[in-house]
Amino acid sequence: MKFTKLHGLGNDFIVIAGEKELPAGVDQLAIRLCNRFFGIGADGLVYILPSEKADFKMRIINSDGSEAEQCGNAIRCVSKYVYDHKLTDATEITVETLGAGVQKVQLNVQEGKVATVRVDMGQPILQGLEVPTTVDEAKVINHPIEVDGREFRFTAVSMGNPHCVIYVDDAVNFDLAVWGPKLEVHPMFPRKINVEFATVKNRAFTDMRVWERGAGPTLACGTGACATLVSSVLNGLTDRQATVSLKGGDLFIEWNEEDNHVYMTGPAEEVYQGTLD
Ligand SMILES: N[C@@H](CCC[C@H](N)C(=O)O)C(=O)O
Repeated sequence: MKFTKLHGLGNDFIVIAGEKELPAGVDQLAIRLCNRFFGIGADGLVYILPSEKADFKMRIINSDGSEAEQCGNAIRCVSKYVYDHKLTDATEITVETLGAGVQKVQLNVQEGKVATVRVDMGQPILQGLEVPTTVDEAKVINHPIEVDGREFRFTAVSMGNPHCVIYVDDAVNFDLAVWGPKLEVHPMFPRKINVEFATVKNRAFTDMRVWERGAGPTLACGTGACATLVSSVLNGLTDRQATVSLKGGDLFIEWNEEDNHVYMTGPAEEVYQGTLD
């Protein structure tokens, strides 16, 4: 089996193309292959499959074997893969996702290879039960949540996958490993949650660190960056266009007022190709 390792700002994936559908036991395969000591090592296993609704279909399995509905960094990696490996010569493509529908992607090609990718990530879902959270409100903004006697306040946003954004004084040095896993499985989040800790530096720049559902602390999260921007607008903290700065680098995010869609722009890189017995 041939695979290619790609990453978006250090959020890394084992990408497999050429299959018609997900293989049986893909959850166990993801756990084995994503293991950084006994496998290839990655945050997720990504399949590029044929689609009846779009140019390509993407499925992403987290490193713990759970399937995610959507992944912003993976969709940029998939887009780079299909162009650089000549599965398409179009610079505008569509990619079907499990939980966020068909997404439109624009490829910025430099010297014959994709350098950056702009993705229409669709409309954010804000209704509390749909994110899902246990809070039955039209928008869940700055809502209290208690973990081990400490109170946080979160804003809930789904980009196809669920996120809670929490503002802290210093996201860069925040103790992610202590609070991230506890919030991920908090009973207020019936399908677990991706947790973003954010510090707004000014109206166009936010630091963010992420604890991902099913993958733990990753260097970047595309949907998490989108959720952070949406949350910051809802909380009146930033403008509708801002840079979200992650451990692995920066993403530029826009929440367009006219169509209510969120647009994400950032890089994708191929690291190597390999063969699995
Ligand atoms: N890293 C991703 C999100 C991957 C899925 C996530 N862990 C989940 O379970 O929802 C991104 O770049 O968006």
